Amino acid sequence: MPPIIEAVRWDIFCKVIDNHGDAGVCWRLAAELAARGHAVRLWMDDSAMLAWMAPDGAPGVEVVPWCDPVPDLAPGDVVIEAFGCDPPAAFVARMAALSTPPAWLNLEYLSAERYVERSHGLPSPVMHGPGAGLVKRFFYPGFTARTGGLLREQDLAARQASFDRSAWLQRWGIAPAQARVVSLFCYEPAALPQLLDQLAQAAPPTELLVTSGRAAAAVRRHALQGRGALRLHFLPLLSQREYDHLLWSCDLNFVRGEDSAVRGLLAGVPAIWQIYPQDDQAHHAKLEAFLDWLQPPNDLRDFFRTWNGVVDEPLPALDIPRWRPTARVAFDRAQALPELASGLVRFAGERGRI
Ligand SMILES: Cc1cn([C@H]2C[C@H](O)[C@@H](COP(=O)(O)OP(=O)(O)O[C@H]3O[C@@H](C)[C@H](O)[C@@H](O)[C@H]3O)O2)c(=O)[nH]c1=O
Repeated sequence: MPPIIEAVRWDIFCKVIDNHGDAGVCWRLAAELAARGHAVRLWMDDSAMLAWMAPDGAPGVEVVPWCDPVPDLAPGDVVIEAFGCDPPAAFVARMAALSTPPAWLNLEYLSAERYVERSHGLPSPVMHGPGAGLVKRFFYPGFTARTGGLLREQDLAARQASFDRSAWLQRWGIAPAQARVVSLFCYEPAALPQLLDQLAQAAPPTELLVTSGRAAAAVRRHALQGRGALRLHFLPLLSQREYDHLLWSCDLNFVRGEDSAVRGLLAGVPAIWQIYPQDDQAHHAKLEAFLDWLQPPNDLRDFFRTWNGVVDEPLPALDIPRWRPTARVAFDRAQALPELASGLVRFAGERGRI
């Protein structure tokens, strides 16, 4: 008999390091667990981003300030720390003091590398400090059935089916029939000037929807306005839901980091992922592992490598029609992967109090 799950209380800890991904992943997870009927406290050291990312909040999610002293709240049934952010010692002490401590999971970064299958689910006994005696377990998102899979809302297909692309694009003054529509969410790729040149010179015309922040600043350093076949649209910060609408409206999406990369896959159109660059070049191996999973044609593979600075070769020409089948297959495979929020519920149930 599967365990009967009722009124599960989750504490998710989120430390905002940089960019939007920490808040983005944690909010999406919190909202997904709440959509399954769970009560979620999302502890954040900086929740300012939620004002634009999730302006309507979500029923069942309570945002709690992660401050010092830690609010006097008893731990729930499951504690998730995102990306090894170390919940506050006082809270961990409260966990350890319970006769049945909560299940404690560390939600890790997304990667298609092989170590993910090996590490998914491994225990890490806490030897010292206020949590001594507790056991933390690693939970890895990933791209195979033996990982935690990807976050995928239950109503995603219905939302996509009822989405009115033309109406959405019209709001930005874009008539899609006359142009290809591309979104840009990136850091500062060295190949960006090449991309802008290519789009300015090549037919058909391109409507480039540039997201707010680092991508917009990078574009503005090279082009203050469109030229040739390129028209630029600088977007405001969108809510996560509206960001999805952007991805669903485009013929090609440039995505980055972690959460938008998954959203790009789930949009079902070609997406170029700029992986969060790391000083030790760890993102190179991450990219190659993802490309092995994606199985793109050679020019698309080369595009990814140049865009991520892995090679210093010219950017191949965009060939969106030829890249579509790869995106469709990836979409189907992503749909078939384990769904992360449901997997977390099962995983915590098998090992913890629920
Ligand atoms: C552009 C845009 C993004 N978003 C959301 C989508 C995502 O949830 C979030 C962006 O997060 P990501 O795609 O992960 O990219 P990011 O680069 O912002 O975040 C990164 O942060 C680093 C600290 C991590 O190490 C990286 O792995 C990654 O998570 O912002 C909006 O809601 N509105 C917008 O207008």
